[in-house]
Amino acid sequence: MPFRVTVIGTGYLGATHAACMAEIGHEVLGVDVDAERVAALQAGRAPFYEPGLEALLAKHVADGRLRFTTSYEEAAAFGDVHFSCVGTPQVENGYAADVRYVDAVIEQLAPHLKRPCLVVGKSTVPVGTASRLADRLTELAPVGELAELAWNPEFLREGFAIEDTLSPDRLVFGVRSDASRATLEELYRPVTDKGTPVVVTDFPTAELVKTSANAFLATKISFINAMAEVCEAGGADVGKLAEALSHDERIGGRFLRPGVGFGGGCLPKDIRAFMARAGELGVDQALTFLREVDSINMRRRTRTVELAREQCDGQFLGRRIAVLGAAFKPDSDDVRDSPALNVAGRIQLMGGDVTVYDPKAMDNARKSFPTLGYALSPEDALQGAHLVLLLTEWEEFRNLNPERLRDVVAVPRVVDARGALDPAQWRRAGWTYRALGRP
Ligand SMILES: NC(=O)c1ccc[n+]([C@@H]2O[C@H](COP(=O)([O-])OP(=O)(O)OC[C@H]3O[C@@H](n4cnc5c(N)ncnc54)[C@H](O)[C@@H]3O)[C@@H](O)[C@H]2O)c1
Ligand SMILES: O=c1ccn([C@@H]2O[C@H](COP(=O)(O)OP(=O)(O)O[C@H]3O[C@H](CO)[C@@H](O)[C@H](O)[C@H]3O)[C@@H](O)[C@H]2O)c(=O)[nH]1
Repeated sequence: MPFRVTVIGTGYLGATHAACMAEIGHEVLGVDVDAERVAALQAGRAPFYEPGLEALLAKHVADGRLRFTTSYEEAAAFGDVHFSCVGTPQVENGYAADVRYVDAVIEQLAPHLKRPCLVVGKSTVPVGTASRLADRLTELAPVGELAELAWNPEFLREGFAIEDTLSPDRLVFGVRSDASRATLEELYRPVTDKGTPVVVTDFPTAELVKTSANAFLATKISFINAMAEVCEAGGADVGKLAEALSHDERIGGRFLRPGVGFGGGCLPKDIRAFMARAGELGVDQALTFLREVDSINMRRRTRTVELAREQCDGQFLGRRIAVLGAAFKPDSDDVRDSPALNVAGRIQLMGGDVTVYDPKAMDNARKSFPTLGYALSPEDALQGAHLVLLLTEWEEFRNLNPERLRDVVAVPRVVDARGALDPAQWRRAGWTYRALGRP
């Protein structure tokens, strides 16, 4: 049975969720406080780059299953189920999550709720948030307890957001009643019919599944990057080491790619918020290892800058550096806490003449780092460069032709901070090739 669904907050998570809810048959109203974003979405345009998203948005705006608004009153009148997908960034002066936007959703929506409905939190929040929001919802909604809350964290990866939403590894339903559980089961039926497992649990466990999943993923990346540090000191090859580890099924090869480390709008801020919350709960010792995970990750950025400087004969002044990649990962235009831009910015501060190229993230990069140089193509960025630095492993960069590019640069030297290029191919073409953690 199709539901009338609202999706509040139409960023990376919400815009995808709204389009996918329409795709599985529901009638969807997306809600955002950003009127420009709402207008773009209503015209079928994605406000950011995500493979396949724009086509899905356009399809369901055109068939009338998907609309957008800035009005909470309209949302409350429309929805049987309201998904809350607003941001939970890191606070400005600390590690904790800023939950003001998830609070604002309840404050703005609840007073308009005049009929029974389910409000479903999807944002990543500190454990204990859902209970607090549930109390506030009952207090503010004219229908009182007939407006229920559930917590249904989201595990999508940018670049694979649609696939991850329509065919997730699992669904987690944090609920307080059989009725909420039944609503979520019915709503997600087209997804679970394809075999997706569902874990039904309480609010705090649902919240913690999300933060612990991201903590585990960050730990796995920092583990291999710690091995890269040791490999560098011991003359070993972290690429081969990771390959060999990955054949052990207990370890597995996913999230074991060494390089400049993790960034983005999720892993860095989520492990910090997790530590902050553990501190508030008096169990900070349980998560002190995440401090090390964070430090290893940040040290990779520093090591990349050092390796680049070594390759520039010890100084950046008077050197042109071509930076390939600005997004925090390929197939995304997201530059939030991007290792690529962090490294590029640091090299510029140390005197380097830096030119950046990214296939999709140029606009966002320019907004965050307006003083860096930007090029219109990889060849353009490489003109007269003393060093090429690969920081985001876009397919376009893997396919570059080192033979042809040799004549474009001033000195054929490349630092591959994602281990994405074929060293033999680049060396054969006359380049000095260096990668993190590899001889
Ligand atoms: N980005 C991801 O891949 C991803 C994946 C899983 C979970 N999450 C979690 O989902 C949440 C959202 O992340 P995001 O990356 O989509 O954030 P985002 O910053 O891209 O989007 C947030 C959106 O909410 C809107 N908004 C802010 N206040 C609002 C309000 N009061 N009412 C309506 N709209 C409002 C903003 O205008 C913006 O469009 C976070 O908790 C994040 O940790 C993100
Ligand atoms: O082996 C690896 C895998 C990833 N990364 C880096 O880690 C970061 C995060 O990558 P990824 O996790 O693929 O992207 P996100 O879109 O940030 O997704 C994470 O964060 C989301 C928001 O919480 C969760 O929903 C996802 O499950 C979780 O993977 C990026 O900078 C990657 O370059 C590595 O360095 N090595």
